[in-house]
Amino acid sequence: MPDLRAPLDLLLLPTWLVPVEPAGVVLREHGLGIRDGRIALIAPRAEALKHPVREVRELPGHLLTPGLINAHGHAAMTLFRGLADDLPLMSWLQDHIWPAEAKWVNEDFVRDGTELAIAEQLKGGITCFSDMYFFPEVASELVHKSGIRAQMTIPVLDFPTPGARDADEALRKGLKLFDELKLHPRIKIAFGPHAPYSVSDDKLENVRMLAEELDAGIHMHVHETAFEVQQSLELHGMRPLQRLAGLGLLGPRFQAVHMTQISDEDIALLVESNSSVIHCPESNLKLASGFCPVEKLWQAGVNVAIGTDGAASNNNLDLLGETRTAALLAKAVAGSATALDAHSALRMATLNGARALGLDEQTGSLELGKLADLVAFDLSGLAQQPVYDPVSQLIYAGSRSCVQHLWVGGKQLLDQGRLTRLDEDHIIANARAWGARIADKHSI
Ligand SMILES: CSC[C@H]1O[C@@H](n2cnc3c(O)ncnc32)[C@H](O)[C@@H]1O
Ligand SMILES: [Zn+2]
Repeated sequence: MPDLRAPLDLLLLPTWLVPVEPAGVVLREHGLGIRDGRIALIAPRAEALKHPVREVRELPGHLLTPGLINAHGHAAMTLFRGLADDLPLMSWLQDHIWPAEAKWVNEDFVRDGTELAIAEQLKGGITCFSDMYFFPEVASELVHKSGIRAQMTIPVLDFPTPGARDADEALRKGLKLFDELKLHPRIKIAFGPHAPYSVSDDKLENVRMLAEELDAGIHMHVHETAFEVQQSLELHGMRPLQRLAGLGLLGPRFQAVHMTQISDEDIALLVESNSSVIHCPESNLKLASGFCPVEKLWQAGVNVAIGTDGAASNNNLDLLGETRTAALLAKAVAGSATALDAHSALRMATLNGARALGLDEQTGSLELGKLADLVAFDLSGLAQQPVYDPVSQLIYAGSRSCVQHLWVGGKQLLDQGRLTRLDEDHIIANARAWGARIADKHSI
């Protein structure tokens, strides 16, 4: 039992505090206290100041929220940012990205690309991300070093990939990583079968068995395009989600990324299995993949989280911008301006992300006992005036430049917009060197 009278390590005093749970609440002039990396106090300012505390941080004009959770991405693909633009998914993937990955992706690429992605995400208010890429053992080293939180997935595809000759080898290496990191305080391992069109039934059955045995998540691109659904009907006589349901993959641990094509039967499958959907609106828009009917899913009770996808299809890892796009697009798709209001959009970018990744008992909202994964946005700038509702200002008028401070498990990883553990100049130099090498050898 924590000693509730023991001194707090840090007391934050923002102008506004939005806990996300309970929904819609905005607390003015409240303090949030941190002890041993967890939220130990939320109280009106005057009351909070009565507690013994080692450090007090005044945050005038700031909004304190749970850290943003980027529930889908391919971190190291930052080094392919802008390599192949303005293409539809299958041509982008088969004619450009997969050949580039076969040529360039190795441990060094993943190390430098993941560090760039983590730095970009921390500077954008993201405290936790999900990664689906090759050499997850190397990417995990960067998660460890940087202090961020992550779900790292074991990539599973039917064909040889960088780092694994086949799916069996990828799974073997993944299980070793699972074992090595099972006690890591910030890394959670899940399975990442790439997509219904790139993983056969027998490999999906292996994934299901292992995920069940290890109580691990299953994270997969599903129903990204109409072409994917059509191809599955021709090859398997059923829609991809139906096929996955038949193989036993759906359930609370299942994370269906994209879901731009959704029938009423698909919604029923998602609801009855309690699966999550991860919405990546900007990648879907850029690749012209389709539109995920977020409001319809939300109304049906499906947990919808949000992701940027990789920087090669977005082309940034800006979850706040992605959340604005999601809110605007949800209204257009639903034909209703009331769809996905700003508070619901923030919930999607925080607590729903935590729930999708199976982390909602630990993070995603500002509640006593939860980990202190927090971000402070400075809303005192010109473009955010005047402030009627700080959440509206953040989602509709805010940007990454408002992100000032960020903590993961109570450790400050961003202070006045500066990274505390990563060397930004070094990361930029590495990325430029990769860019020069790739541009030189790659016929674009
Ligand atoms: C399993 S490793 C990741 C694999 O996925 C590719 N990828 C990146 N973005 C997408 C997307 O939107 N749909 C499908 N596949 C994608 C990435 O290039 C890797 O090969
Ligand atoms: Zn993706």
